[in-house]
Amino acid sequence: MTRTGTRIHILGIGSIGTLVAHHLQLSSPAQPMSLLVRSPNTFPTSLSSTRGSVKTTSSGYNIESSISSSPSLSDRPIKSLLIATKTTQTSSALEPLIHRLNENSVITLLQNGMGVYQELISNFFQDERQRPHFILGTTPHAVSPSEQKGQIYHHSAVGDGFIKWGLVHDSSKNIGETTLEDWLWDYRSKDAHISSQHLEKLEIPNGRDDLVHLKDTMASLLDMNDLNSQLLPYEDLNHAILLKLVVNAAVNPLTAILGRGQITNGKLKEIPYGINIVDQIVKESSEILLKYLDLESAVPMYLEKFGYENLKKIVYDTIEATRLNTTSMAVDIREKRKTEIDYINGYLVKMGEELGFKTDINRMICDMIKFIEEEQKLSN
Ligand SMILES: CC(C)(CO)C(=O)C(=O)O
Repeated sequence: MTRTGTRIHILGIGSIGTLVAHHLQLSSPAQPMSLLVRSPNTFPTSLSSTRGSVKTTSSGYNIESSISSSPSLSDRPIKSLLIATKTTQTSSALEPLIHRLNENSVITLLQNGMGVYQELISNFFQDERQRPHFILGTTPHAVSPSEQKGQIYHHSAVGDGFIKWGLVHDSSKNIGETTLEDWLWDYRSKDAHISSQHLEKLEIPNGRDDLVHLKDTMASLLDMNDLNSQLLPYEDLNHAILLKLVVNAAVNPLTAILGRGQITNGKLKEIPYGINIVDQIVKESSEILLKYLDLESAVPMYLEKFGYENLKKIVYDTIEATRLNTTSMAVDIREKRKTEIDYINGYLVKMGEELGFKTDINRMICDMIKFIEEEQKLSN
């Protein structure tokens, strides 16, 4: 489907970034897209993904430099930027591009963990008049890199997995009294399914070019049917991100600590000592989140969702579905890289502390991962 030409730039062409770039290009071939990479000269001009026994390839990307020291770094404004970097690298990766972003731009974040949005606001966009639109996303699609740059393995079976997106509320961007969420849903019930065709029919109010970029970006994101891409009201999206946070808090650091990158997720269930620790992390995380949601005055249905038994089921099901995977954090430890612990268990600790709540288990998990990180740094 042809859009009005809002070019989407993608920053962070790791496994998830490659998956999304590839599917955006396959589902919207006329969509202009740029991949922002450190070494444009050696980056392939096509991407491919192998799902089951089927390999698909996409091409037609502009390959641009993402680093400030490069003479080929363009100065043209970026209308839409999708960020799929590691949480730990987001601020430094974004810095050379900041002068190309403004209040008409759209930034889409698709990452594990939480806290990057707040970090970017505080580092770069404190003035809300110059703040871009922000879309946040979450996905359980399991992807791993192949030995070849630009090629990935997509482990989620066809039909499995989803990507959920939501628009961060920003009252300075309202259309008169109307919030952008109301505009996007066109006054329908918030349970209504929003398709790209629906978005394309929305009228852009005079003087609001920023909404052209927002609408185009969302329509392209929603066209990725193979990834089961959905737009949710922000409150629902926030709950989906919190559920994923608990999965990552319970699974990722344990596989990293207990296996140092050598065990797959399934081992946590096969060996009962593993699941005992999983349970303790889930229990404490559930208590923190229930307290948080109570303060946010969420409806009882959601409170049930974050109860210990339901969270345990979600975590166990994810371990089962990804039993042959190695978590991203275990791989980081194996490769002696900095992990995303501050944005996962560290985020839960911060949340708990702000609520005056006990966070001993998540804090101990953070300390263990940080111990390994330090020890690896010293022995390097
Ligand atoms: C779902 C899970 C735990 C799959 O490994 C993951 O998100 C990760 O590795 O970061």
